Amino acid sequence: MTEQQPGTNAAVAVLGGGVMGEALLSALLTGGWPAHQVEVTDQSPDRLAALAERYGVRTGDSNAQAAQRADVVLLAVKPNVVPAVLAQIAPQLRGGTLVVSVAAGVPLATYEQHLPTGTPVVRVMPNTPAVVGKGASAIAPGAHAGEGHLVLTERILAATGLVVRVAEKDLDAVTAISGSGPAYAFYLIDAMAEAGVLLGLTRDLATRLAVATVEGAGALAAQGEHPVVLRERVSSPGGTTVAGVAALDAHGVRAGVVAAARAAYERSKELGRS
Ligand SMILES: NC(=O)C1=CN([C@@H]2O[C@H](COP(=O)(O)OP(=O)(O)OC[C@H]3O[C@@H](n4cnc5c(N)ncnc54)[C@H](OP(=O)(O)O)[C@@H]3O)[C@@H](O)[C@H]2O)C=CC1
Ligand SMILES: O=C(O)[C@@H]1CCC=N1
Repeated sequence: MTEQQPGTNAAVAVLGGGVMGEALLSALLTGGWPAHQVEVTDQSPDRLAALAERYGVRTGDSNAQAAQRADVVLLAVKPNVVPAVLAQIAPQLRGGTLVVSVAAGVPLATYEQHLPTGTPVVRVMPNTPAVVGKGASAIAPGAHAGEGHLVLTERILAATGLVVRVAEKDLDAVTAISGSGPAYAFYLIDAMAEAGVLLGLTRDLATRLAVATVEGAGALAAQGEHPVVLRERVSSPGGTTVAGVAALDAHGVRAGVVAAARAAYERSKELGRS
């Protein structure tokens, strides 16, 4: 399969049925991929049983066997497990099998060194809102991945949300912003809810208000207006919002967000070196 055309239903093996493996598996099925064309592996029998019951897909503990049957191998194991899994699957791949990996940091060169010469590889950096179709993923092609492989990867991710193409050099920054970013947003939601409780609201009400506010702000920002303009529209002169935003600045929250992204970026680079 050198240039698989969109519209064909390739056999997909998801190796690693954890948080991201399940998110991608779920999105595949939501997007209409036939369950009989999807297989998932994991090392935990309990995990495999749960995934089989939930999604009706074939499960197993042999990465090698799953890879041998697949047109697309989707790696969703932790970065430090990637080399061992590549060693298991390399001898099994049929010519032209597309290898897609979501592992943070691990460079395309690592896959291309471990896999048979000419293997098409695509790196993906997805995020967890993929499970509700509101994810953001960036994809980057390896040396042997052509337009057809990128299109096939986009089809696999179609139900996850936004998918953009980037050069590999940008993936560490993408990881720091959209890959890890949902955690920053959940951190903000939790902090807002906690503040509401501090100010006398029930936890349930404070949490519902915080979630709806962040969701609404995201939806509004998605219409394309600059975030600064949107913030100014909330900020009546001499009112509550400017007082609140001034306190965010005084507490270094903007600098904290930048520092968080930089730390995640550096960690992504570090994962690529280990
Ligand atoms: N979570 C996220 O938001 C994102 C994660 N990613 C990437 O996705 C990958 C997976 O992360 P995540 O889903 O969070 O991690 P998880 O630990 O939830 O999932 C990894 C799964 O792989 C299993 N596993 C371990 N070794 C093997 C093996 N040899 N063969 C098959 N399965 C194995 C693990 O089992 P066990 O638990 O028993 O070890 C676990 O179930 C990582 O590379 C990460 O960088 C990328 C973007 C976002
Ligand atoms: O925390 C991690 O390493 C993974 C990659 C991006 C989000 N989760």
